[in-house]
Amino acid sequence: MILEATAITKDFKVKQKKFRALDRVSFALDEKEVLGIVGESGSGKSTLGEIVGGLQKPTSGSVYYDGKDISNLNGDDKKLFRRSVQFVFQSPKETMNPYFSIRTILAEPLRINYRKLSKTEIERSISDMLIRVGMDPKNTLSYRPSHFSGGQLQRIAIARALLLDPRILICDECTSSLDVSLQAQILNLLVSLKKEIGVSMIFISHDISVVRYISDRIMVMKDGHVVEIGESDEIITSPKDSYTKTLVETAYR
Ligand SMILES: Nc1ncnc2c1ncn2[C@@H]1O[C@H](COP(=O)(O)OP(=O)(O)OP(=O)(O)O)[C@@H](O)[C@H]1O
Repeated sequence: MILEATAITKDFKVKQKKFRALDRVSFALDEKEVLGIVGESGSGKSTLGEIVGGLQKPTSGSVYYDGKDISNLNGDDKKLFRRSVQFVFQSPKETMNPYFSIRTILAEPLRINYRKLSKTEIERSISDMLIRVGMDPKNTLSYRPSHFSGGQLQRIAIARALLLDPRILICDECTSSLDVSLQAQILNLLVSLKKEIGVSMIFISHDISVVRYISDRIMVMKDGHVVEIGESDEIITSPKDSYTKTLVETAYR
């Protein structure tokens, strides 16, 4: 087990009132496993992803990375955790500085995290990674984000995340803004990278058919609760909860 979340609760204050976005959510992620998290908008998927990835703090509950509570990590352990868990979000453009070239955007995290790397080594790493995600470095590195389509930018965002050699990749609706054929291309890319690199993934989407395509197990969420969790095929072919049944029927009707 690489990551474990135990009884994660998250409260937000909305108009002076407490709103519970997550209510005692627990799950574990195995090494090299892809766990899909599915549920309708507002069910708490993104909040959960950000909490287990250390971007938000839970109101109560704990997240363990390699058996260590992430809220107690300091110094080098904290840095290593931050590097080991990378995110790919829905809108890659929003996570890239529009004035920077892709070369700078990709080199920056490497420079910060691996101070000893030379310019040449960085250039080689980012070029190799671009090739891996299906982009031609020569036609990519000198351009700014606005030069690229959504699908191309998502490939670049995946390259940026993988350059840091993460053990966990959290993909939050990372194919949702793409049309169906591009969505399939990015999913196929993630599937092949998963086999090649063996990274664990948390794959968040509102679309259970997309989640099924990539996930070993699926966790279904509703109103901040876990409704059901199990092997992907089992969740799809014999869902136990009525909400899961509705999700499956709607997706495969
Ligand atoms: N910073 C915040 N302040 C107040 N409420 C929030 C905040 N962040 C999230 N919420 C609320 O928590 C609930 C869960 O949000 P979250 O974004 O995690 O859901 P989601 O399942 O990822 O949905 P979506 O796919 O629409 O993002 C929602 O009702 C949302 O409005």
